[in-house]
Amino acid sequence: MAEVRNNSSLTPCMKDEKYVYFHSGAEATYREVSDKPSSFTSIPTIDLSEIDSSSTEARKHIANQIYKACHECGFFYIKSHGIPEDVIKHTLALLKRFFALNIDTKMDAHVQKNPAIRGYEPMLETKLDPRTQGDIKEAFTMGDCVIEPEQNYTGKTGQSPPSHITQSQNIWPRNEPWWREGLYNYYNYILPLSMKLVKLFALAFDLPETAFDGFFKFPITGMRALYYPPTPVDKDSASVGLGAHSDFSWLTLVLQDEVPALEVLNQDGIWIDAPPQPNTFVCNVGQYLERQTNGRFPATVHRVRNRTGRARYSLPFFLTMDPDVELDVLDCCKSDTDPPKYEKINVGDLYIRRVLPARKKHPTSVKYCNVPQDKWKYDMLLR
Ligand SMILES: O=C(O)CCC(=O)C(=O)O
Ligand SMILES: [Fe+2]
Repeated sequence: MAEVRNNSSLTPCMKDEKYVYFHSGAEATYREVSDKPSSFTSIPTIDLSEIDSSSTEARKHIANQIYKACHECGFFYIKSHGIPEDVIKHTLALLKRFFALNIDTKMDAHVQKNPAIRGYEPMLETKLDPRTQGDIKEAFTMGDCVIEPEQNYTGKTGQSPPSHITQSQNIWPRNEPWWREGLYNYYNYILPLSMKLVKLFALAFDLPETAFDGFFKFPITGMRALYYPPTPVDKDSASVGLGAHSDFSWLTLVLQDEVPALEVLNQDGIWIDAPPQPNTFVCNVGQYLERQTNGRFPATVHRVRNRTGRARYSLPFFLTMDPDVELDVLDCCKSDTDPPKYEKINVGDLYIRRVLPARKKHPTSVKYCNVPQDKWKYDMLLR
């Protein structure tokens, strides 16, 4: 395993390639980069055509492949997942149309206007790697919301939305209804697919397939449309679309267009390409699943560098658990010889502790900057 260090032993100005910086939450982290023979050298592909099979054996066969991929790599592609090709095509076309809008229209839904840190982020708004000028991308994020009718809170939970939530957690540009409509069309395909995967993950641990369903009654989600403009091909290596990071989710499903740019860091510190494969999604383990499995499934570090000279679009969907879940290491992932590495933690509280420190200038962060982090509550993101 490559060495991992925190920022007390290295400084962000280290610019050689011996250590890679990655963003995993509040604290900057580095790990060694080597050119030794590596662990995984490509990302496995898992065929989901039997996902709805009535044969437990067929489903277990997929679950076993998921276990192996998550344990060894933390990343895998899924194919034959059931989301129609034309939905994928239309969604990618939608992203192009949105990012081509004029800047004022997009800024109408600027992330700083929204307490839940959703909405539009212009170029260089984030900087996951402090040694860079910032992330060379534009983004638009939406996610779970109990009161937007497209998400059918009452149908899913059998309850009315909590009365203290009176405004949407999302922000949408005015006069562009097709954007909301198009994103929701995709959202209502990708969320159910991710929930089918939740069942396979339970099966992967030889648990009943419904074992995790109670954690995902109305889960925290994030869907992030991304546009990475072409960057000069000869630009120095510090220029990134998205700096190295591990995902702050339970599971992520990424729709990418045909332009290769995603790179995944293997256990030996070597960057492995995750090139586009038509009609697949790239799935990766996030920090919540890493905690739940006691590190057996690593939240693998990855980054985006668009050196193709072409524009790239992608749409990650981040699935986390319900904010009120008390997340503990699975019994089957701990033993006397492998004691829990993580303490039990409230999902929503951990979420806000990861989200706010990455957005120091956002009005919600400014508002609560004098409140100690251990007093931060998920509800601070709601209104
Ligand atoms: O654009 C991509 O392919 C991946 C984006 C990503 O890693 C993220 O948003 O967390
Ligand atoms: Fe990511």
